[in-house]
Amino acid sequence: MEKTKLKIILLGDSGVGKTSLLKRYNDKDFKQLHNSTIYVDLVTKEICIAERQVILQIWDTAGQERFKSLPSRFYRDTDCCVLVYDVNTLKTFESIDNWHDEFIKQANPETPTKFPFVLMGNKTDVNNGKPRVVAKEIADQWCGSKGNIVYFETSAKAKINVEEAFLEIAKKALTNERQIDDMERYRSVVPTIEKETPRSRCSC
Ligand SMILES: Nc1nc2c(ncn2[C@@H]2O[C@H](COP(=O)(O)OP(=O)(O)OP(=O)(O)O)[C@@H](O)[C@H]2O)c(=O)[nH]1
Repeated sequence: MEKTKLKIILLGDSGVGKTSLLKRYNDKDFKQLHNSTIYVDLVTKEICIAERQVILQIWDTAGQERFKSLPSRFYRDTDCCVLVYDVNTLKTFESIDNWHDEFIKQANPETPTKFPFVLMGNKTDVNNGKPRVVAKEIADQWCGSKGNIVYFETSAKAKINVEEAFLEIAKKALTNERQIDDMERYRSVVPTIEKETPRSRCSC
């Protein structure tokens, strides 16, 4: 059985928790310390989904303005774009439109209205006794206005909905699947991958 490579990109303002969500998903770990991502980081994870062995290449991007100048080719061939905001900070939700439009502009997908996005409202564990800054209904409304984008409310800290969200992200990405036979292209994205990727059976 051939492995399918899926390219996933996380976008969102600095500090919303992109790295923490990915760390929670990949390492089952959470750290309170905030070290801003510089340009991009890559995490690869092999999972079994819909009886397929897939390799998720998850690109964690920097939310800081000064690292925003990633070239268009970085966005190309993405299979799912994950937009992350902090449910306690309005500005991060207001930025989601820009991140969405920037992705469409840079990645230039064939059918932008059908491209798989997932929205994550993170830090739902934070409770200062005040009402939520961005209500779920507002986020749902935004998702509806963009062609029914799937929405998850998550907490990397309290481990809420992280596994579920990434499973859905993988499923969405699978709709844009490609087979790993373009080894040249694959190695250029994942330089550390071994020369021959074994074709393996799905063991799940
Ligand atoms: N309470 C709470 N804090 C979180 C959560 N997720 C992340 N944080 C904290 O928020 C801060 C920023 O998290 P990061 O994961 O570094 O944010 P980022 O979006 O990757 O930031 P950039 O790399 O600058 O783009 C850190 O102090 C995290 O510990 C969460 O679910 N709940």
